[in-house]
Amino acid sequence: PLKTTKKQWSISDFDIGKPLGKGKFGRVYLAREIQSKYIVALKVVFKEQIEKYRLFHQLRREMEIQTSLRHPNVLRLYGWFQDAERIFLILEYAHGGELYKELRKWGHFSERQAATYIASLTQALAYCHEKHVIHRDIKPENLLLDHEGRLKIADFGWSVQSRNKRHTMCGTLDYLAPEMVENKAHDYAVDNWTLGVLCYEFLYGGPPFEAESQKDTFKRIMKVDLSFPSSHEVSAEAKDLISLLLVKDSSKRLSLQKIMEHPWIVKNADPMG
Ligand SMILES: COc1ccc(C(=O)Nc2ccccc2)cc1NC(=O)CCSc1ncnc(N)c1Br
Repeated sequence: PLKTTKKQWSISDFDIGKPLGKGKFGRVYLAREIQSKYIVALKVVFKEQIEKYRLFHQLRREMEIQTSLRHPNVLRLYGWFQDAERIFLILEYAHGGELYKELRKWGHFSERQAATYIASLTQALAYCHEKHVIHRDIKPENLLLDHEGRLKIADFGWSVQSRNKRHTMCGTLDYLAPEMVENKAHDYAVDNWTLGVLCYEFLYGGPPFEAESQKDTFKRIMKVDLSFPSSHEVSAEAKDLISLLLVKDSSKRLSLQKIMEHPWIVKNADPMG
């Protein structure tokens, strides 16, 4: 991949291509590094955008953390550079695009495909947690696919280095754990809850606590109002795993290690991710 030990990058090192999407705080473009012809995704973040949110120090710390993250299911941040008004993130380009577009296309995933994605996510999160990074905003929009259809966690727009508990609200409610919705202190276990939400969404096509209004979604999350529509043929093991993750008491959620050992994952996940 991109030689990241290079001197200071600048925008003149890249040919900018089509827009790939709008991440948080900025636009993302397909780009090619001119010397190596290497294809990357270039994210442009406007400084006045993050100054407003006083995120500059967080962004710098993020960059240190993320340039050190190396995992097959975590989108690489090769490096970054800035000019007077913008910060540029040099990201791995995920050729398969956004996972949620696949989900919308198929309606829902097969149990093998869903289990493979959940296993990849679990391994990526275990790796991030080991590096004291909680993503906290894992939803289908932040999951990308590489050219082989392998899952990549991206857009760490809100990830934080967790040394202590955090109190920041972020993202749509659908994916938030009760302790986050209640704006209580939370820790790594929020990601375990989110894995349960995603597993449900991969198999049923929509998140478990969807409701007409945010208020109703809030109520359903707080009550853990979980039901499995009989309209979908979903195995008992899959429902068992989801029920072990969507647990209100964060200390009682299935650990990442136990997820990897769950019968539904062992039986259905493709070990090659
Ligand atoms: C490691 O990935 C990131 C790491 C950090 C940040 C970030 O914004 N940090 C940040 C920005 C401002 C303030 C504080 C943190 C963002 C990403 N990633 C992204 O934004 C994903 C861009 S979309 C895309 N990317 C590749 N291939 C595709 N096909 C697509 Br579509």
